Formats: sequence, C-alpha cells, structure tokens
Amino acid sequence: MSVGSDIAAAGTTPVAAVEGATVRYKTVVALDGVHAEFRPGTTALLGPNGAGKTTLLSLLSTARRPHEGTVSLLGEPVGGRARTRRVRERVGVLPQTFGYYPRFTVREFVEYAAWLRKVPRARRVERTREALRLVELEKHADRRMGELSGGMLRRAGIAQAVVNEPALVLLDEPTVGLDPAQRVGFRGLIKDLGERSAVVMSTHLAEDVAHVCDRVHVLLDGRMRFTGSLGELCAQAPGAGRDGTAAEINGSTVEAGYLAVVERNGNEDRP
Ligand SMILES: Nc1ncnc2c1ncn2[C@@H]1O[C@H](COP(=O)(O)OP(=O)(O)OP(=O)(O)O)[C@@H](O)[C@H]1O
Repeated sequence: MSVGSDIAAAGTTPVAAVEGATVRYKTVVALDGVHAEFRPGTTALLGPNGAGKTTLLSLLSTARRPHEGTVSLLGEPVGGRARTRRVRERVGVLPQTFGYYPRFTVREFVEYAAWLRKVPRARRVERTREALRLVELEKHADRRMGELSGGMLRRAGIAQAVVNEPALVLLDEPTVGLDPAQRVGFRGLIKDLGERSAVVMSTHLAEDVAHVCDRVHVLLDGRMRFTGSLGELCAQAPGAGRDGTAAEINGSTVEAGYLAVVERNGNEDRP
C-alpha cells in the first residue's frame, strides 16, 4: 500500500496520536499527560532542553511505551508485538545521532535500512535509488559512510528514514551541525517530505520552523503548552495582530510567539 493510500484510508483520522501520555525515568516525569495529533504536513516540536521532545518522538516511533495513556499510529492503538511491528514498518526515524558501519557504502547503508523495515526484496533496489535521489546523494552512492561530510551524513540519515515510504517521518533536530547553505537545502527537502507524509520535526531553530512547518506543538517540562498553526503561534506575541493573526510569519515572529508561550508558563529557555 502506498503512503498516499495509507493516509487516504485513514481519512480524517490522524496519522499519529498520543492521548494522556505520561513517561517517567525513575523520579523524572519526562511527559506528563500529553495529548497531540499529527497529520500529513510538517509539524514542529518546539521546547527547551529537557522538555520531553525526544521522549515524545520515541513514543511515536514505538521505541518506548508510555507508563500511562495511549499512542495510535495509522488509526490503530500501538500494543501487542505483531501490531507494533506492523506499524513500525510505516514509520521512518532520523535520530539526533545514528549508528552505521563506516565501511558500508551509502547505497549499502540505505539498502540495509530497507531490509530492516521489510521492504520486499524486489523493491529494495528501486526504493534505495529513489531515496538517494530525494536527498541528492545518487552521485555519492558508492562512497563509504565513514568518508561523508556532516551534511552528507544527515542526508544519508534522511534517505534511510524514508526508504520504506513511511506514513510518519520523525526527525530529531535534523539541521543541527549543518552550515547555513546546507540548512536551506534541508528545509526544501523536509518540506517535500511533508507533501508525502506526516513529518514531525523536533528543533530549537525558529527560522527552520518558519520556513518548513505548518503546525507547531510547544512542550515545556513535559507538558504540551501550545498546539496550533504557525500563524496562531506568531499571534501569541505581545503586539501581534488584534484579530488573532500575525502580520508576518518569519523566524523572528515565530521566536516571539514561542517566547510568549514560554513566559506565560514560567520557563526561560529559548528555541
Ligand atoms: N534515559 C533517561 N534516563 C533518565 N532521565 C532521562 C532519560 N532520557 C531523558 N531523561 C530526562 O527526561 C527529560 C526529557 O528528556 P528529553 O530527552 O525527552 O528532552 P528533549 O526535549 O528532547 O531535550 P533536548 O532538547 O535537550 O534534546 C529530561 O529531564 C531528561 O533529563
């Protein structure tokens, strides 16, 4: 089944949803009764260090189960080994740091990810080629992973995340460590992904959010403090349009809206 038909089959059902999710690490409450829904398009997950962003992504990737609450993917609650395995095949993940064999070529790395995600053997070569084309790494397909620059490595990371045509793509701080030109290129790539799937991107960079995302969630101290469109976030800033919309959406207005949410909830970190 293609991603598009997965999404269509889900109708108005979100691609992913968490309801009342609580996660604890011993005495730390990393997520505290979080509700969130994710639909096709690109959603930013904003919040200071330690807010719970990576933990929320780990619920969506099925790497972790909440202590309380539920997680649903493609309309089905996550639970039970067989069902979890099945939905996991429809999710692509780019972690903050990812492991690889440095001697693998880029092509081998992406093909290996396709095998892990159960892409049928007959489609692996074609899917790998398509994923490498999407991230513009075809020319480097035969280079070894250990020889890549930081930007190329991130691109290879995205290629492995999308090789199975996932309905849900999770990107944990995807532009960290990229130079300004690479970051601009990456924004285009992430926007393209959002046209095929539901993309959830954790980030600290307001400028990236302004250029790439349709919707925003703000997490503070494990609680969801804001959910809305980019315009609605910008409108949180003091002095934004009286009709509840921001005049302009850019890095500064996104940051001002974010800081207003943070201030209202008593936290001083910035994105
Ligand atoms: N394995 C762990 N053991 C104990 N505490 C943890 C563990 N992982 C995360 N935490 C704690 O849970 C809270 C949420 O962490 P999480 O990594 O989800 O935040 P984050 O928003 O992704 O932060 P960052 O922006 O720094 O990546 C933090 O207080 C963190 O210290």
